Amino acid sequence: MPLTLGVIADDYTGASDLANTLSKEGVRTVQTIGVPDAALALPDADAVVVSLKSRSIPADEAVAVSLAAYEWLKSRGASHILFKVCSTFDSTDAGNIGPVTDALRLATGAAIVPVTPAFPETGRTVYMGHLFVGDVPLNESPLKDHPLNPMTDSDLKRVLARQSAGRVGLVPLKDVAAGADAVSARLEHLALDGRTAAIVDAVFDRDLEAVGVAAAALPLSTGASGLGLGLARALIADGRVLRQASDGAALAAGIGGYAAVVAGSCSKATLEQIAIAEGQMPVLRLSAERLVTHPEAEVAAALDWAKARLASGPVLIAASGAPEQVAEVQARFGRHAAGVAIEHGTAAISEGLVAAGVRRLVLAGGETSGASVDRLKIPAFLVGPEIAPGVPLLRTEGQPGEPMVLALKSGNFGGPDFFAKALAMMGVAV
Ligand SMILES: Nc1ncnc2c1ncn2[C@@H]1O[C@H](COP(=O)(O)OP(=O)(O)O)[C@@H](O)[C@H]1O
Ligand SMILES: O=C(O)[C@@H](O)C(=O)COP(=O)(O)O
Repeated sequence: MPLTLGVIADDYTGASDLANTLSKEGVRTVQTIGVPDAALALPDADAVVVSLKSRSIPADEAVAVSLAAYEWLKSRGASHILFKVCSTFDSTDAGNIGPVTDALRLATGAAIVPVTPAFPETGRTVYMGHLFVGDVPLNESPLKDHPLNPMTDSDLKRVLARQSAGRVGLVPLKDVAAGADAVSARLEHLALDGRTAAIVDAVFDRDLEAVGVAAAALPLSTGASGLGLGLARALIADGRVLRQASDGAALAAGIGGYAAVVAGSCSKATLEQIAIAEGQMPVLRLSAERLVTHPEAEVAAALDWAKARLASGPVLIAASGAPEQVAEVQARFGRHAAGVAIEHGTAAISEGLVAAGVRRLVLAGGETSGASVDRLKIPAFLVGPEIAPGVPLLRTEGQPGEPMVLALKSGNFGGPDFFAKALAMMGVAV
């Protein structure tokens, strides 16, 4: 059966967030890691979310891999493509949201692309083109201290224009509140005026329903889980997708083995979750400096520490540091080099944990998850029940050997007790 919705996600946690939203709305969804190779047999699905690790790589590489994902999705019959970006619009002036949206626009033949990272359930709203995170503008939120892409401007029209070849317009809330026809009319007007992308305001889910109807009539849109919700509801309402209840509850059944958490996110939410976990399970804080200078020794020491404890219950291993610690490491080794070296270290730890018998694994951080999932050579996931908004339980699919259950937590997502909750849903008591 041909696909209806094809999603190209710029990181793995973001992909699982979007897959969670689609599946909750009743869209049969599979998440693949990278562009699937021809041999991978996938279950029937109405939506495939291709997870890329393209958020923080050079823009030309992000464009190339996104176009490859597009070609694959098109060959499977996808009638709408959603480019999934972060609800906090994580990017820099060099990209990659603008360059990838531009390239997909040309490939799909779209005149204009609606763009909105709104995700009201997690407090991301867009008004007059400005992104709010909770009750503050993006540039006053913890995202101003992000290790890889500090967000210092809440005006997404400006942010996107700086990284796009085309001109950027706005679909204001008054049009969105007037409904899908008004959104479509505004997009058409902006396209005639030479705009190639438009930031779309949205504050409530009902706004995203209107945006979803307008977007579903176009070949391409760019956004986060809120837009996923709008598209899912629109595709079900117009009969392109038959709503199906997911049987996710059975997803983790029968998967035993040791359990662990590996964290590389330095977000405020993750730092708080690690602090809470210290009262619930053994926690090892890695030295970020040693992960850069002596990676093999730091990884080996962490694995020795974990192996001595895994039989007694879950363990948590974290590279994560507070903003001043991150700044110190970056000043010494460079932002990119430090990030990549630390991701390699946490990925090697994930690999060592699985080799030691871990089958239930929680990963915290988008880049961190990407590096670990790649190292574990997982080709695809089935999407299970929601642990917290934006974070589902996942079961590996298409991998030889025993399946595993994972959670890929976006740095910003989850309540303070997230790790214990995720482990409990995997059948692990803390
Ligand atoms: N102590 C640290 N100092 C500097 N960088 C770090 C530290 N710990 C982790 N990192 C890096 O910070 C980045 C966090 O990004 P990511 O994993 O995407 O988290 P998030 O989901 O919060 O954005 C990764 O590149 C990771 O390797
Ligand atoms: O849209 C979101 O906020 C998330 O789905 C997302 O993209 C997560 O990115 P990280 O915070 O880098 O995990």
